[in-house]
Amino acid sequence: MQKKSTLPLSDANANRKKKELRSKETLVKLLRWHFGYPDFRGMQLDAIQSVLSGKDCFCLMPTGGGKSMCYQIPALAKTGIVLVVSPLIALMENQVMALKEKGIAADFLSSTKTADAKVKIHEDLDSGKPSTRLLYVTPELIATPGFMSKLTKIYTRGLLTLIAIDEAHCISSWGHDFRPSYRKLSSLRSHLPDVPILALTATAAPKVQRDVVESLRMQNPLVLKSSFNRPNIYYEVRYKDLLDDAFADLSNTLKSLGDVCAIVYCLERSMCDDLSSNLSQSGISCAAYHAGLNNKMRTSVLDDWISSKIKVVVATVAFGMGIDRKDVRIVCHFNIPKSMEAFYQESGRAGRDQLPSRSLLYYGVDDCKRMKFILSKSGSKNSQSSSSQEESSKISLTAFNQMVEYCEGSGCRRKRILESFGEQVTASLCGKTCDACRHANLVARCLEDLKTVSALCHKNGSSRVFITSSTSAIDGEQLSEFWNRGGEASGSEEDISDSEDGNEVINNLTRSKLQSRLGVNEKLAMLQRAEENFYKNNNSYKQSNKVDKNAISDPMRGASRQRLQNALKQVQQRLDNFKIEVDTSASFLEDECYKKYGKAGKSFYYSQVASTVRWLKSASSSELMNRLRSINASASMSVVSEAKQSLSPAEQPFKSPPALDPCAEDTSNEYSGNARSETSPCIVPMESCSFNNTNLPQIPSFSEFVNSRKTKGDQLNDTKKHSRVEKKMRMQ
Ligand SMILES: Nc1ncnc2c1ncn2[C@@H]1O[C@H](COP(=O)(O)OP(=O)(O)OP(=O)(O)O)[C@@H](O)[C@H]1O
Ligand SMILES: [Mg+2]
Repeated sequence: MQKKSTLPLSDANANRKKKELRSKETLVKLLRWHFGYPDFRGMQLDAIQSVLSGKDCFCLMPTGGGKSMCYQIPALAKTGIVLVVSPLIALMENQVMALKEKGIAADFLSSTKTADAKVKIHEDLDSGKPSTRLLYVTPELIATPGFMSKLTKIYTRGLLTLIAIDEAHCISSWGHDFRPSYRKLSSLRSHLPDVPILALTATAAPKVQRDVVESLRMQNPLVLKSSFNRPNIYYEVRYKDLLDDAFADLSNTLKSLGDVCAIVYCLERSMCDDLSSNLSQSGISCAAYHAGLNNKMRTSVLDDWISSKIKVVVATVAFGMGIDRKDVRIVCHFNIPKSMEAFYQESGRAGRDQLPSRSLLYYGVDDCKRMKFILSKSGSKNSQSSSSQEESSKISLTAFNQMVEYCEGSGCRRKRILESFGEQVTASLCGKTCDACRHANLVARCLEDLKTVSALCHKNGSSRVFITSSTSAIDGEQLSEFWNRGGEASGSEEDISDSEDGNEVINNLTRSKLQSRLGVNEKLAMLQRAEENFYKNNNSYKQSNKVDKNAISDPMRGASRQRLQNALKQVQQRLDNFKIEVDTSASFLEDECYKKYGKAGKSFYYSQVASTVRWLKSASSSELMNRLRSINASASMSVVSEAKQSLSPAEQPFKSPPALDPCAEDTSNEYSGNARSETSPCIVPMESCSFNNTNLPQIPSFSEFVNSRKTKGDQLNDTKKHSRVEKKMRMQ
């Protein structure tokens, strides 16, 4: 690291100097000198000038908008120290490392620092002229009397230039990343009255904004709000229920993009592990990241990803705030996020370098039901029941419905995102940079198909949610059961190393004192930490639970049979003269799915059932005959086809259309009943598109098809083995 000298500033008289410090010219010079950027972005300059003039500032900028610069430049423009409060140690470490590389004297204080390193920092702070320009700290440290008295000393010596509260929405329980420890920051104003406060967030909810300003006791702050539009991100939704194999689709999409940096978000840890193993097996360099991994493992995954050793991280939302990799080209959500805010933050991790990037969400009807269930339960009545808990549940569900609308509604996706943040825009703003604008007819057809699927599920009552636990329960199994279908708080106790939050939430939980104001995020965080605590103390339970949560129960199988029966009834209607023993055939097909994927877990099993239902929608009578032919002759089943088939099964292979191509224009007339057009994609090469044989549902009559599936099955078994071994290793 080479230390860069501070850019020499004019030394005219004091007043002129103060003005000059804030002049655009001087500040741009600093930006260029230290960071090499030609000019400020958006409202950066306004925020910087505001705090340099001593005025509080609330700065709302989208993810990747450049909020950090708003306190980094003031640290360079004025002598003294800028104190930065940050919620995560990883976030502090990243920023400090990046600043040090630029020769800027920055440091952080946290429990991860050695005693020696801490002593050195304190010595510098106590010295007559501290060299530290930016000091990053956790909110917990601020709350300790020792550190507050140190800050007060620095302040009385006139050396505290600015207090920047990064990710300021963490202070509000209405926000999606509430941290109880942030509440303690309200004492800053009383101890350090004249130091300007800069609150930075990308969370747009007005309630959160008010909460932040009030909690920090900001005085008449300059409120800066930037547009939330991320023009370089292409938004797309794919419908799991209309895809033959969502896993294959994801894998193909990632492969088609080449060796790019990506994030895949999942709801559950087990799904992260399974998906990551699968993607690795298909040659994608990736790793799982979630709060179930220990600190060391998470750090190592993060480091590997930051340093490009691995390209794809398959993560829960624990892979969260402050991930500053600029060149993430695609963020995939394999499960629907719990709110538009969460989605915006997560998808916003793509394209922070402003280059074209993608957000791809896989939407499944069952995922949606599951999330609704979780959110309704998390605010449900318990022994401490109160109307505000019901209200909290309602708020969560309302927030989630925006997300459902994003997936199930028609019209521009970008417009929906922006409108959910209160920005009124015309669809032309999008410029065909979402699937709904670029492939309007195709998306409309998908939505029509989705309605049919949803209606079927509804009619059959085939909800796949089997959670009975309530959030008030402290029984490990129930917590875990809930947790494994719930969201995760961003980060864990270990991330917030010297945090008291962990203890606080666990105590709250065990005392069953869920405060009425707590939102679903906090409750989820409580559950996460309580679960982790439970795991720490009970490894054998963990193992048995791992088995349970992947098990496919009889009711699940019954629901699948019901779904298949319905699909078969539709086949009967579609193929006029086709007679089929619906119950037996449904049982046969369900059994096939179970045999094939039963041991791999619910996700794979469901995917196979969905795939079979899709296949039934377009299968010809001869194809059906072939598939069902192997039902034992003794079974009371008859398949009689009177329909004339112009092609033999071998001549009429099933087609699963290729991945939707964001570049291609709409070709709705080529739509063939599935989610994707068959136009030649420009991003997704043909060889990796999902009509490749390897992605097709199992149809035993086609020998080539059988062979390809067999290969795939073998691969899957290997993957499962691999995944199991990995999990076992982690548990040991
Ligand atoms: N004026 C600028 N010109 C070009 N790039 C910039 C400018 N300001 C900041 N950046 C870069 O933009 C990227 C995102 O900045 P930063 O991490 O501060 O965003 P953020 O708003 O804090 O996002 P998040 O909400 O995700 O934390 C960084 O790599 C930063 O160096
Ligand atoms: Mg930031």
